[in-house]
Amino acid sequence: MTLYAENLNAAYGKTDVLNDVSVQFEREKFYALIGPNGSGKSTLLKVLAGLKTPTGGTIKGLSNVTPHAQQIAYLSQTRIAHPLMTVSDIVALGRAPYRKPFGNLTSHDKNSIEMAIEKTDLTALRDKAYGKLSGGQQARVLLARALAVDAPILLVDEPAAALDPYYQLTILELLEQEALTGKTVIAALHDLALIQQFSDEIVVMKNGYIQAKGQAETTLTNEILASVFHIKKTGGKYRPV
Ligand SMILES: Nc1ncnc2c1ncn2[C@@H]1O[C@H](COP(=O)(O)OP(=O)(O)OP(=O)(O)O)[C@@H](O)[C@H]1O
Repeated sequence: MTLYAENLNAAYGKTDVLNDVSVQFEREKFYALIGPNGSGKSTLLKVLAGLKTPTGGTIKGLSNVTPHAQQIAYLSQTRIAHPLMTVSDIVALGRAPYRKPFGNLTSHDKNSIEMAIEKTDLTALRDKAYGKLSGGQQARVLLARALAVDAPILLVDEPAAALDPYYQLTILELLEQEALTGKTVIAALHDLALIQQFSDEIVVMKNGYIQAKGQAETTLTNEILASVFHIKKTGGKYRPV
């Protein structure tokens, strides 16, 4: 599913944080959304997910007949869930957009839940209480909840934060795979090496604007790195400027 943002604006109180953001995200692609802290990545994801109302602009590409929550899955940067719920019960919450009030899980729901648990390597932890997991394990549970939605658009806010190197690679490989199956995957990320290794395209944000969009060769140039992040790459190493 191609998602179009046209002239999106958003604010917190009187402070504008998204400024005329126009950007297109295509299916079967894994987009890395990058930018300094506070540049508007999470806000853009929240607006695209329908969790924050824009002050202007439009989002196009979604179906009018399918519920919004079935079309877009969203992983928040804040990893909050009930500490007494088990891993599998939290992952099952991903099926909420499909369930009738007091309805039981269907075999399709159960299948999506199992797939999400398997993909995030949580089988051994499935009956554990969320509050008893490590930060990295909790991050995987909430990603599994988003995967269980089985939505054509997956928006994930710092999915690799708090993960050890093995799981960083596993999760980014998984997101890459989700895109290959036809999904539109947009992930706010910070690790430039991982971004170059896994993403199809990079969207660079600065002060609520889209500064650049394209492949690493055109978006991670020293000119853009210096103006957006105040860093540059010399001799194969990133350094502050
Ligand atoms: N709930 C809020 N209330 C008020 N201001 C907010 C709120 N959330 C974010 N902001 C402000 O909006 C701006 C954009 O924040 P946002 O979280 O979108 O940035 P980000 O690029 O995701 O940053 P980070 O890399 O630190 O996660 C920042 O200046 C931030 O202080």
